[in-house]
Amino acid sequence: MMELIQLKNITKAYRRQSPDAPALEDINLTIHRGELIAIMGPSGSGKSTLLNILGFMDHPTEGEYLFDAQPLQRISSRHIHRTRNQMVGFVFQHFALLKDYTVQDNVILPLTFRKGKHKDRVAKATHYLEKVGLASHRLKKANELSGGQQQRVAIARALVGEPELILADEPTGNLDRRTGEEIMDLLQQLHHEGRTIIIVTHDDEVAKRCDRIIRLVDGKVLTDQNNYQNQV
Ligand SMILES: Nc1ncnc2c1ncn2[C@@H]1O[C@H](COP(=O)(O)OP(=O)(O)OP(=O)(O)O)[C@@H](O)[C@H]1O
Repeated sequence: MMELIQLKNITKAYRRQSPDAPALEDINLTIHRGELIAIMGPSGSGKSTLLNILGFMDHPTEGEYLFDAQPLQRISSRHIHRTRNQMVGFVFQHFALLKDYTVQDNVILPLTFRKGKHKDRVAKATHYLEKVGLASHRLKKANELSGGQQQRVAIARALVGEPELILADEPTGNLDRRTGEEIMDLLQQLHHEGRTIIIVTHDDEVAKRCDRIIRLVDGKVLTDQNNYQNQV
């Protein structure tokens, strides 16, 4: 499998954090294209910090991050927003939609910083809304949808820029079990289509459906296991 990401000796210490107990300590990970990965661990173990670093939202204090074999340090901060916008799609626990915007306008949002005609953006948004089963809702306002539907809109928004990587922070955390399972069905389907997806979760049921489970404790990788159960 092709490597998408390499983390080499990544350490992250926040300001005012004791250097003896950083949020992440000497993390070494390789993430391949097409993997579906769960990141688990107790509260405070560094999951969000790791996700933020993977999504170029935060910089490590030490170590090297290679994305597509390119050291991230080489991307100047002027270009980091554009790079993030093109490379990474985010899905959050609280959906993070603009409530007064239509479903379609929420999905188009990541494309507004790119070249292209409005008509083409609408076509792309429609395509991804069809993928998540919400094309018929595209002119409704985001807050007129149920939680599960809103999360599907958020997934369409994460997909619309056709990023290399989807990062999801507790994507089912705010949903009832059945709706959460539907969101996992969708993420698994996207995985089968070849996308690279990393999910931070507390939920064993979510993790069971991933191919690989990385467990963090105190900012370190405790275990990093293939989930053979899930590989049929
Ligand atoms: N902005 C910050 N400034 C200082 N310390 C921080 C900051 N963000 C996180 N930390 C600390 O870094 C450590 C890791 O936090 P992180 O949020 O990554 O953990 P987590 O595993 O995502 O936790 P949770 O499951 O509760 O979301 C914790 O000790 C936390 O207190």
